[in-house]
Amino acid sequence: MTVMLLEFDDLHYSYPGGRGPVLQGVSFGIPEGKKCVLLGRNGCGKSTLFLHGNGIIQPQKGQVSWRGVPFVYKRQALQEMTQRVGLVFQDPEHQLIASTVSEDISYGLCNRKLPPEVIRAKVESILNVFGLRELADAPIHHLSLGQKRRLALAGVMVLEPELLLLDEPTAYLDRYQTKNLLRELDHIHQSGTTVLMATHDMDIAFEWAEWICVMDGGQLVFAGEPQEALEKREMLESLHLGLPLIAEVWDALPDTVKQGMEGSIPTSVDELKQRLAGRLVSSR
Ligand SMILES: Nc1ncnc2c1ncn2[C@@H]1O[C@H](COP(=O)(O)OP(=O)(O)OP(=O)(O)O)[C@@H](O)[C@H]1O
Repeated sequence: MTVMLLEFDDLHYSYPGGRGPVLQGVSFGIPEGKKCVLLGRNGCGKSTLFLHGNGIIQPQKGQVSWRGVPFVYKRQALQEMTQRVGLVFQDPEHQLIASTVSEDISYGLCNRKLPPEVIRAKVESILNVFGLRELADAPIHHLSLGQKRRLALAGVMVLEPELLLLDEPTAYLDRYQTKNLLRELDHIHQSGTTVLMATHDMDIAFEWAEWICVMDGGQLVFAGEPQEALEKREMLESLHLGLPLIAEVWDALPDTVKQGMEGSIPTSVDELKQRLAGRLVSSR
């Protein structure tokens, strides 16, 4: 049975002084152990939802639950939630607060009042995991955007959250850095952390995700497997999300090639390659 780690139930939220409701009854659960992606056009409320995910924002109506237990908006309980749910902001400048790389990583651990030797060991280990060893003493303002993103992620992962919420982590990264980041996210996932990433990059979404959620107008409009999402291409197009390149490549293949390849549209290049290879073998 699928366990939902974090559940949003009929959330409503308007920013004070804002231009109207942002979340308008959004409900969905994040399945434990899955690599999840949240899609939705600009301004549909993804970041606002994430801020509800560890209690930074309290909904004006509706409920957020962790493993079936509703959030309690009191200091101690919220501190526990920020430990369980790691949130990496879209802009690393909003996240990095100390003056050097090591200090920034140790910040959350110091807040937990862990013994200094434990903090030192955890910082050392995470510096190595995220390839930041060489930059340990570097001032944060000397880092590139990609390095800042990596540091923001390291600062959250050192706290060992059970769920990681990432707000457009690949925006402005080059292809090489994007690949590295996705590899890091795979390692994080393999080590037992559930991940939900908001992205506008449909190729990354369909290559990487095992579970896709789509928001529009402050509500959830779809949740399901990538294959199922691709079958709803009218919905993706009507929301101006577009299609991943793999779907367009599939469309462009002649029917004579598609015939004999079992199943519907592949969601990744690797899957397409395997199917093509299978077809070649069976046609010999
Ligand atoms: N602090 C704020 N005060 C007032 N309005 C805000 C605030 N933050 C966001 N909004 C508004 O709330 C709406 C939803 O914003 P949000 O950042 O949650 O959307 P998003 O789906 O993450 O967008 P994007 O894909 O562009 O990052 C937008 O109309 C935005 O202008």
